[in-house]
Amino acid sequence: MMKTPITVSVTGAAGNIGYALLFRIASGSMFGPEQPVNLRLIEIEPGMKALQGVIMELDDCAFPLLNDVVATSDLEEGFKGANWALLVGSVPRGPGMERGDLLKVNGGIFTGQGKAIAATAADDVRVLVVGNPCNTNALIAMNSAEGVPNDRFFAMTRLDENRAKSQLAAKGGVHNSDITNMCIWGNHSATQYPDYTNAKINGKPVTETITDTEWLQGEFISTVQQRGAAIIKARGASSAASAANGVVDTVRSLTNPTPEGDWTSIAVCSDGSYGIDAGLIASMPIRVDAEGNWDVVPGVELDAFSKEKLDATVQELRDEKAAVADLL
Ligand SMILES: NC(=O)c1ccc[n+]([C@@H]2O[C@H](COP(=O)([O-])OP(=O)(O)OC[C@H]3O[C@@H](n4cnc5c(N)ncnc54)[C@H](O)[C@@H]3O)[C@@H](O)[C@H]2O)c1
Ligand SMILES: O=C(O)C[C@H](O)C(=O)O
Repeated sequence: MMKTPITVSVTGAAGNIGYALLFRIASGSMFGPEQPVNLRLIEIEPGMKALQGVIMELDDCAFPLLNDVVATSDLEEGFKGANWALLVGSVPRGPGMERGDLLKVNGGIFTGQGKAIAATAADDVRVLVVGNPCNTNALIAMNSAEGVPNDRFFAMTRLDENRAKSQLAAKGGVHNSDITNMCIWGNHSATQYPDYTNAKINGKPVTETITDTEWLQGEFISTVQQRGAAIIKARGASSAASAANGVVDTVRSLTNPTPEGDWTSIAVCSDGSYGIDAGLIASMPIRVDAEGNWDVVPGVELDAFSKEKLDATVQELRDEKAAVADLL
């Protein structure tokens, strides 16, 4: 008998990330090869024509796992019965902008979406915010979604984690899959802290393979922090395929047990761990147990360098929160 389909709502479905993401959800990359999915695709009116084209292409793939597709501009219709709400729709930054510059443009989108999720999504809904600045947009959505527990809201820093692994692998002459325990702390922004001090290469401290501390504390961190801007400069548009891949990886990590001893980076609602103000949406090391419950990994040691970096990114999250106080 067919498994009950999982319902996934995706906002900004006709955008660049949407175009790279929907086909991976429908093909089984996100929930596995035996899990059917319903897609509820949300776009603003001007995006509806392009969305119809994307749906024609979804049809033309004849995906065995794709059970139903709905396209709508109505938020309550779009989030109806959603087990997962992937909030991608929003304006990307252009060259020379910081992601925080988008707060005024995008912040308001997330109040209405939070309310609609609370009104019509499934009881077990989980919400992953991708639209930038994603941490603070997630904060806005969470505060607008009355009745939905705070631990269901996430913002995406997995792309940063993957970028950091790729940089370390290249420098260390090892494969990406040899890198574990890579944590991105704080904000998905230029202040994020990719923590090389706790990351491992083949189970040993990174510093045993990469002895160039100046590179680790300098170029490595700034390359990861600035990678989004570098892609915008090179491509003329913000990352889309790698961002969609980050969404797939994040949902897979939240729905499968974390390999023993490892962790993944996800921005979650802080409970005060590591001195991060409770209630901020901040990235930290997360693990998921066999029942699908997530936790902040306790006891990760932060040296003076790491603490200073963490303080800076948390301060930026406080500032962003203050800037959207009227939406909270
Ligand atoms: N967290 C991350 O790692 C990460 C990575 C890459 C991009 N992003 C962000 O993701 C967002 C989307 O990027 P993109 O490249 O797909 O942009 P895009 O401009 O190609 O697509 C955005 C889509 O969202 C739609 N949209 C706008 N407002 C909407 C609303 N209120 N409801 C529903 N849909 C709406 C637009 O019509 C458009 O189709 C941007 O904010 C970008 O900065 C985040
Ligand atoms: O950098 C951007 O604005 C897009 C995205 O957040 C990224 O990290 O690639």
